Amino acid sequence: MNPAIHITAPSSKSLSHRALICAALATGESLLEGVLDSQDLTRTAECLRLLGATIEPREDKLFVHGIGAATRPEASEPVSMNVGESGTTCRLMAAVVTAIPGIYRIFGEGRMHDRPVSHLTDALTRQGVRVTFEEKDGYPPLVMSSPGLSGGEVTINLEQSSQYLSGLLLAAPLATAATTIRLIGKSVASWPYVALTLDTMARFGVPVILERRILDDWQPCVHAEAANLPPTDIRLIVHPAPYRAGAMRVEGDWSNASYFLAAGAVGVAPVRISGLNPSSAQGDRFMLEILARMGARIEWTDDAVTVFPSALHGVHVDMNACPDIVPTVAAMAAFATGETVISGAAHLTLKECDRIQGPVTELSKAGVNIEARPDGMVIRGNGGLLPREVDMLTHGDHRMAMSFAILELGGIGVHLDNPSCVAKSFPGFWDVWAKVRLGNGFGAAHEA
Ligand SMILES: O=C(O)C1=C[C@@H](OP(=O)(O)O)[C@@H](O)[C@H](O)C1
Ligand SMILES: C=C(OP(=O)(O)O)C(=O)O
Repeated sequence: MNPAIHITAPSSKSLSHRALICAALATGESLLEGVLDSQDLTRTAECLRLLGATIEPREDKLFVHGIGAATRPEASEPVSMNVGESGTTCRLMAAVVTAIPGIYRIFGEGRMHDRPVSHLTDALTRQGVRVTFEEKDGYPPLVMSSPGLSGGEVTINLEQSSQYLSGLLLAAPLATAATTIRLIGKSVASWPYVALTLDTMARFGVPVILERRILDDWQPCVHAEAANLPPTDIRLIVHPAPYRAGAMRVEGDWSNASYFLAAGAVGVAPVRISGLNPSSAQGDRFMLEILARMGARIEWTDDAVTVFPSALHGVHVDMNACPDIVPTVAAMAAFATGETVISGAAHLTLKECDRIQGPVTELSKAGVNIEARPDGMVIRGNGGLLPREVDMLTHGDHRMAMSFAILELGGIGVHLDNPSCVAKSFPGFWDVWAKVRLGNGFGAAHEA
C-alpha cells in the first residue's frame, strides 16, 4: 500500500460563523482562534463590522470587540449588507440585525437571490419587524425595518432550513422579554446545526432551554433526543441575557474533511486527517459512519483519523441531517459495488445550486449511473469508473467542485468550468488536494 497522505482539516465554517456573531454581539473583547478564512466568513465579518463590531486579525487569531448589543444600540443610518453567496450569513444575520433597532437591506450574489427566507421573515414580522422584498416575494434582496425584538411566542417552519432557527436563537437573548420558539411543519432540516448554535451561545454565556412535549406538559430534553421527535413536540425558550465576551477555538470541519476521507477509501493511499473532533456536534461527522457502513477501514489515533483504501459497497442512507456531504457520498458511491440510495434530503434543491439535479447531471457526464429522486438520488456503482476526460460544470457550487475531484482517483480527467468557486468555504482546497493526487501517483496539478 502507498504511504499515508497527511492532511489537517480546515476550520469549521458553521462554528466560525457562530463564534464571530456571538463575539460581535458581546460586551468586551473576545479572542477567537482558528476562525475559517473564506469568502463566506468574510461576508459575516463584514456584516458584523457594519453593526459596529471591531474584528482584528493578530497573528493567527481574531480579536473581536463586540457591540454590547444587550444595551440596545440603534443603527442610526440604514445599513446595507452584502451576504454574498452565504446562506448561513444571510439567514443568521437577517434575524440578528432585527434585535438592534434600525433599517437593514440584505442582498446577496448569484444563487443567493433564489434561496428562500420567507419562513424566517414571517416569524420576524410577527415580532413587529416590517419586511419588504425588492425582487421576488420571500427571497433576498430584502429590506427590514425593526423596532427591536419584543420576545413572546414565535413559530417557525424548518422544513427548508435549520438556519432560520439558528438566526432566531442568536437574536432572541437581545429581545426585551423571553422568547418561546415553537417548531411547526412536518420535518426539520439539518437539525445538528442547531446544536452548533446552542453550544456556541452557551460558550458566550447565553443558555437556551430545549423542551419536548409530553402529553400536555413540557419537559427539558437534550438536543439528540429532539432529533427523533415531531417538530410540533419541540420548543426552545431564550430569556433576555447579554452575550459575554470569551475565548473560543474553532475545531476542524467535518464537511470539508469529507473529500479527503472519501479519497482515503477510494484511492490507493490511506489518508490521515488531523484536527477533527471525534465527538463533535457537527452532523457531518456522519461521514465516518457512512464510510464504515460502505465497508471502509477506519482507524483513530490521538487526534487523527485514517481511512484506508477499501472495497466499498452501496448503502441506503437518510441524509436529512447532513446535506452538505451528499455530493461527496454521491461521488464516492460511484466507486462502490451496488446501489447507494440517498434519501431524506429534499432541501438539497435550495443550496448553492440544486444539489439533487446538479450532481446527477454532472456525474452522469463522467459515466456514473445516477438517478434523481425528489428527496435524494440513487447511484448504481460498478466498483470503479472507466477512465475518460470530462468537462464538468460546478454550477458555481464549491461542494460540487470539491466532490468531483474525487473522480480523479478513478482515472477521470476532470475539467471544471470554475474551480475557484471552492473559495466560498475552502480557498486552499486545490493545494491540499494536490497532496492527494501526488500520493495516488498523479501529478500535483489539478487540470481545470
Ligand atoms: O447553519 C449552518 O451553519 C448551516 C446549515 C445547513 O443549512 P440548512 O439548515 O439550510 O440545511 C448547511 O447546509 C449549511 O452549509 C450550514
Ligand atoms: C449550503 C452551504 O452553505 P450556506 O447555506 O451557508 O450557503 C454549504 O456550505 O454547503
